[in-house]
Amino acid sequence: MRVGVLALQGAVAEHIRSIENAGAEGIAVKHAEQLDELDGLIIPGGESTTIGKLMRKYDFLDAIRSFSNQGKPVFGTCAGLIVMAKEIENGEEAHLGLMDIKVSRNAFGRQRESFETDLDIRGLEEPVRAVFIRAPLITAVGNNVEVLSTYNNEIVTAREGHLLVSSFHPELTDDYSLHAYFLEMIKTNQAALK
Ligand SMILES: NC(=O)CC[C@H](N)C(=O)O
Repeated sequence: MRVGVLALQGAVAEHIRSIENAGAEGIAVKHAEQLDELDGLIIPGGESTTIGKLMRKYDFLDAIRSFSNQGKPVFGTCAGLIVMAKEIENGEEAHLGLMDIKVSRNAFGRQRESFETDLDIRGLEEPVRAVFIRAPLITAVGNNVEVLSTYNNEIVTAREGHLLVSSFHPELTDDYSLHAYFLEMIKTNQAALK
């Protein structure tokens, strides 16, 4: 199984390490043509405005939309979540607009700019160590979106079919369970496509 990590800006090497520890091949994706060789794609955290600009510049927008339209799994973490959302609060224009969620950027405020916690995630047996850094929140979800975890009653992990998002950074710890969950989504997807 080959999983790409969009390598325009942000936490790329850390995601590749987590994918490999979860048991698949991790590939840094710098050109849209590389998507053809992948079974799944991770869009990392970083700065969503920057990632959005670079996706436009390097022709990733339509390429990633078509990757997703083929039913191939996409996982966005933190800024990656923001660029996958159909709606961004404060009137910012959506980037990929893949997932039926509304997000609020930097939603934890200055006092809680970054923190760690253990989160229960639906579908995972053990709580996951979650690192939040200037994290976004999901403030509304469409009918087909399943909420997988909340923190203080706010949505921080969600799934819509082959799309997965987390507000936090699962790649900054030695806990690979959310990456393993994503690999399972890819396997299920491959079985369904056969
Ligand atoms: N850790 C992150 O990815 C932060 C996201 C960043 N605050 C943004 O709005 O894009």
